[in-house]
Amino acid sequence: MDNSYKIKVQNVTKEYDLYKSQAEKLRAFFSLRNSTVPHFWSLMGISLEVKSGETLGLIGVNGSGKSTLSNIISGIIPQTTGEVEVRGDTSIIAIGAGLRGNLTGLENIRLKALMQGLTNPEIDALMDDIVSFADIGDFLYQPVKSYSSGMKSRLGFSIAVHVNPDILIIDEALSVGDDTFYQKCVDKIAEFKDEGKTIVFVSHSLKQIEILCDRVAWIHYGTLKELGATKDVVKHYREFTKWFKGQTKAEKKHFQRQMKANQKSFDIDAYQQQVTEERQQAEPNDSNVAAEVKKSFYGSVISEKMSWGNRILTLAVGVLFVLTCLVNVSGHSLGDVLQHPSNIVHPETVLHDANKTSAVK
Ligand SMILES: Nc1ncnc2c1ncn2[C@@H]1O[C@H](COP(=O)(O)OP(=O)(O)OP(=O)(O)O)[C@@H](O)[C@H]1O
Repeated sequence: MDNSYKIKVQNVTKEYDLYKSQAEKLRAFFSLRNSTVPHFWSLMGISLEVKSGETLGLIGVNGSGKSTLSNIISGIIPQTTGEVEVRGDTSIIAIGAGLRGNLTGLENIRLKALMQGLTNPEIDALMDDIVSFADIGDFLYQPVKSYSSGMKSRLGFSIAVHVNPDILIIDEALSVGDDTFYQKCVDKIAEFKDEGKTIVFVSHSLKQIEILCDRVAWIHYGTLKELGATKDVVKHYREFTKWFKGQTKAEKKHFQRQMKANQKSFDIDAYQQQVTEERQQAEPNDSNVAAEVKKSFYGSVISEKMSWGNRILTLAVGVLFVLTCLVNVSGHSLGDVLQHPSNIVHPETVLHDANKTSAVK
């Protein structure tokens, strides 16, 4: 087994259906025809590895797919295609990630730590450290929904770094804290690095990226534009942002529209074909390449879309449920409801019929 990496992401894509309303989503679910709802590919085939003990930075303009990728790595959302291998426990720190708004800070600490596999005595032993690092005073006893984003970030950061994960995923959590807290976080991250832990660090602050990251991945409108040494990738990214800022307003809009249009028209089958052909060229003697690529695309993916079999089953269960409710409410037998459904709507007819029957008797 190759032990050099902690995280491996291969040919990962993420597709979203852009429904305009819940009703449209429901219509598409039961529609026999192919849905005409537009699709958007937030990620269009990302492959990268994060080595053990490495800090990898993720940079890119707003909406480029950094959070989507870090959420897929953390297991918060599933990928549409591709393989994700994570060796070890991950702890994600995003502003408020995984915090329950109706629970207090204290309750959230216990819940998140339990979810991370800690026992109650272990949590009791850690509680003072978590509380003192978060430093949010009496807000600890208030529901998290009343917190500012800075407070959520403090609490989330404190929990995540104290539950001792192998892999830490930090998504923009440092951008909202004040200077003192920011420095405390940077020191804690440095401590993690010294302990040889693996970190994925998402940030718009190139300064933070330069200080903390060994390598950087530049995510550009759903694609991996560049992966390499921090100073090289940051330099190229700065050149891009400088070029972009130099464009007129209309040119900027045109560029962004073009990029988004590419993400809407992305063809997953063509991408799979391209990966297959590349592999076939690299390994001409392997006759199994097409099947292997297919497996690597769809083998480890839990489909978010229901198969037709499941849809029919769901519909049948739904109909049965409604019938059962009607039987209960109307007082008729199931056989009667099935034979004379109108009896439920016009109960007097049944009453009338029943009276007639007893009169004859
Ligand atoms: N649930 C969703 N439904 C539809 N589109 C989504 C959804 N979540 C994210 N997206 C789209 O996917 C793209 C990538 O979003 P993501 O949040 O990963 O970008 P980002 O690089 O983290 O952005 P930022 O720097 O602003 O945080 C965006 O265009 C976003 O609008």
